Amino acid sequence: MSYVDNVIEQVKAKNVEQPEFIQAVTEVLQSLEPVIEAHPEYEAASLLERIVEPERVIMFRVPWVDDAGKVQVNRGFRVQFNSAIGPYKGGLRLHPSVNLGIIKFLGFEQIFKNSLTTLPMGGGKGGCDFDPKGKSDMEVMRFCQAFMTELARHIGADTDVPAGDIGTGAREIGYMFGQYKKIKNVFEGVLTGKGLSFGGSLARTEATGYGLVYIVEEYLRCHDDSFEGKTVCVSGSGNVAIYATQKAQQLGAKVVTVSDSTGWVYDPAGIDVDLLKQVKEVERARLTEYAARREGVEYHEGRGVWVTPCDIALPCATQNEVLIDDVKALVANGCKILAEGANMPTTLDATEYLQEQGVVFIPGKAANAGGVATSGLEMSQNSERLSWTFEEVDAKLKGIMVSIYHAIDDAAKHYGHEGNYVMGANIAGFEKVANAMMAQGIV
Ligand SMILES: NC(=O)C1=CN([C@@H]2O[C@H](COP(=O)(O)OP(=O)(O)OC[C@H]3O[C@@H](n4cnc5c(N)ncnc54)[C@H](O)[C@@H]3O)[C@@H](O)[C@H]2O)C=CC1
Ligand SMILES: O=C(O)CCC(=O)C(=O)O
Repeated sequence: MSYVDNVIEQVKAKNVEQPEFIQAVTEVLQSLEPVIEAHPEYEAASLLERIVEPERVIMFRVPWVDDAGKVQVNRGFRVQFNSAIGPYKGGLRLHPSVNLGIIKFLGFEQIFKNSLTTLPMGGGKGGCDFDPKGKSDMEVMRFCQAFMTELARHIGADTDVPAGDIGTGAREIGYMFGQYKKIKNVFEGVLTGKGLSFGGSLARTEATGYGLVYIVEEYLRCHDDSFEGKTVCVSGSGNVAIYATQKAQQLGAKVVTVSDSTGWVYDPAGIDVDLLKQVKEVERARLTEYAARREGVEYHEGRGVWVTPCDIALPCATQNEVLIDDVKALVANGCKILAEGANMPTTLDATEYLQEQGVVFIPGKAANAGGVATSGLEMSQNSERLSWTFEEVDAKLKGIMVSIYHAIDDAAKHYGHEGNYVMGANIAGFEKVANAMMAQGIV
């Protein structure tokens, strides 16, 4: 058995109840085979055994009081996965499905994603099984304060800098920042995605979705093509989906679908981004509201976005939302590119099928890195106590996405797998972290 397969088996045995973590580790480690073969010193230093084990896992009780005066108890997590190249960095997910395995998969992916951005950020992720849906503003505030009361002792601007993810947007970050400041009596860039009046960066809200479109745009540009006239399917209707839709349409594409956890819409005229923002960002309502207010829109219950014919698919909702039957439908309908806005939205068998069929597949750790990259830019602005203009941040974001595309393309070519961006992203992300870990000794 190869060194890589041996480590994968160990991970499976030690983490039996964490299928998403096993899935993420399997995908990354399998694609590192050629690098591991070229560097026997990695095996001698048990580098892979170390990289799959978080440096620290924090799991904690989050008690808070709901509007009826009842005490609620949730389970909070912060996984500080790897600090070889910088302070832990990664979002906080608030969703009832959150468990240790999901946070570990996200934290593991974050290590390589953050490395790809070229900025000095280690990998971490956190969250809680709290469901913000249907909660009043005061309930959300009390929950965020309770969550931060414990988290505050583990994070800091030079230690670990959390941010948003599913269920954690500007409102939640604001409440958490307020509580951190109250407890620590220090005003510092301990979170990113902050409001603009207290250290947030312009363009952070748009960054993940815009970055996703910028990396696809660069692929298209290098192949004498563009977004102009393309039909795009997007899933999700949250932060990533909204701004991917906006940028793709600014570049001349038509985005015909978005979805949420209960259904999806087909809008043949192209998604009305202002209406989508009103429904999702302002009213926090269902997509049925979008469909009810616009002519010619079809609303469908359940999942089903991927049966819609498109040139480009951008899954932007959640993990394992693109299954084998979905990619068969996408390929049959002529889809040529799938780029992941969400983290690990495509299952392993669906990814393999797309690659076999010659569909360009850009994995999340490259394609959605624009969010954390812009968080890195927010940290830089906080450190120098300055704010850059929207144009400045957006230009830097675009430059980073272009450089990520070329890094993953070059790495895939270098190891003889041209066009395999899963391999390219994993290898390019891994190399810098591996070098740093080797240089820092057995820690
Ligand atoms: N916000 C960010 O900066 C970044 C987010 N991501 C990833 O992008 C994805 C979306 O995150 P955000 O847009 O920030 O979250 P969000 O909370 O703003 O939106 C999430 C969207 O996904 C949908 N969704 C959630 N669970 C679902 C399910 N089980 N089935 C169908 N739809 C579901 C929600 O209805 C919502 O439309 C996640 O995978 C997240 O980890 C990745 C990089 C950065
Ligand atoms: O901006 C950040 O630090 C978090 C981004 C994130 O959670 C992600 O890339 O999945």
